Amino acid sequence: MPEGRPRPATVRTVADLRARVAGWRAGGARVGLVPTMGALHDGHRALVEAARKENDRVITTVFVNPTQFGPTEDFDAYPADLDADLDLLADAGADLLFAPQVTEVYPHGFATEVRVASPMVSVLCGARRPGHFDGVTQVVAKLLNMAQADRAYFGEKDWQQLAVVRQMVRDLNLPVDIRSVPTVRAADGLALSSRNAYLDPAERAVAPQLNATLRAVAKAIRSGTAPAAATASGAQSLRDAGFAHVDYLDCRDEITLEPVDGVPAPRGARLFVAAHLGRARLIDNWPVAD
Ligand SMILES: Nc1ncnc2c1ncn2[C@@H]1O[C@H](COP(=O)(O)OP(=O)(O)OP(=O)(O)O)[C@@H](O)[C@H]1O
Ligand SMILES: CC(C)(CO)[C@@H](O)C(=O)[O-]
Ligand code: BAL
Repeated sequence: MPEGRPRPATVRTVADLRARVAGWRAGGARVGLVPTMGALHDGHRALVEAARKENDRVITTVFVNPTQFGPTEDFDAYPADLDADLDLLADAGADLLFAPQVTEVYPHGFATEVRVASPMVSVLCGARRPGHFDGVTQVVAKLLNMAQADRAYFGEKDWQQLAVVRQMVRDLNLPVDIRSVPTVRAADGLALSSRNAYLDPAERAVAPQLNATLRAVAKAIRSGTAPAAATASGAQSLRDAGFAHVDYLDCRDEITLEPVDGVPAPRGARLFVAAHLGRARLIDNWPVAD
């Protein structure tokens, strides 16, 4: 265990979470929330540290939300190590871990859906993972209501998720400020991700090609190649490098997530990729502009 800071307390129920937050608020504290699915890494650490800077108290949630996984996805195999998570959270300065059971979040009789009714949820990862963002908005709405934090922190690695969550919070007037944190990468450019644990050493050596390809495609677009041609060529490079399947490599508007094309690429153009390498499905995104 890291020296210096104690491990955060763990609460398992909404009642206990609310009691802690009420105590903090009574003392005038500002509260930051960092929702995660556990198996924490330095990307999560950056979210906790950002929350630490802007708030008096930080709550991290670890909950592998079943409703955002498809029937053939890795819900049952999702990496978990709560002990290591607590060490990282202590070191990063979190005050409280909320780690509820599935029945606490979805008790018997639970029947409410929370869905952003926009094409934003059915493109990119939404097209490959039908219903995924409905599960994300359902659980994020619940976590925000449970914790009643002032600010909630999300990573830019999951850019589409961030856009969808912002839309939901705006539409429902949820009283929370959504804060984004830049993607934390390994030295070779690979975005840190819990699912990187699925990569064997040979796959791990290929994985940085995902980010390298996005950078190369962005450069080609800046040099005058049309986005559609540059992304098609990038997808082929990924297949050549050993990615078994490229779900998408698209150039889209960074806010609306609508496709963009044309030379020069419009302002706010961003590249989005998801591709399979061994057992892992990796995602990344990158701005076209320098
Ligand atoms: N490399 C990273 N940099 C910044 N934020 C990140 C990074 N990886 C994950 N996050 C953010 O951490 C939060 C929790 O994500 P999650 O627990 O699903 O981790 P993950 O590593 O993205 O897992 P997975 O491998 O399942 O995608 C999300 O807001 C996510 O965007
Ligand atoms: C936001 C989130 C914790 C909701 O389950 C999850 O989608 C994630 O970890 O990015
Ligand atoms: N980090 C996004 C959560 C998921 O893949 O389900």
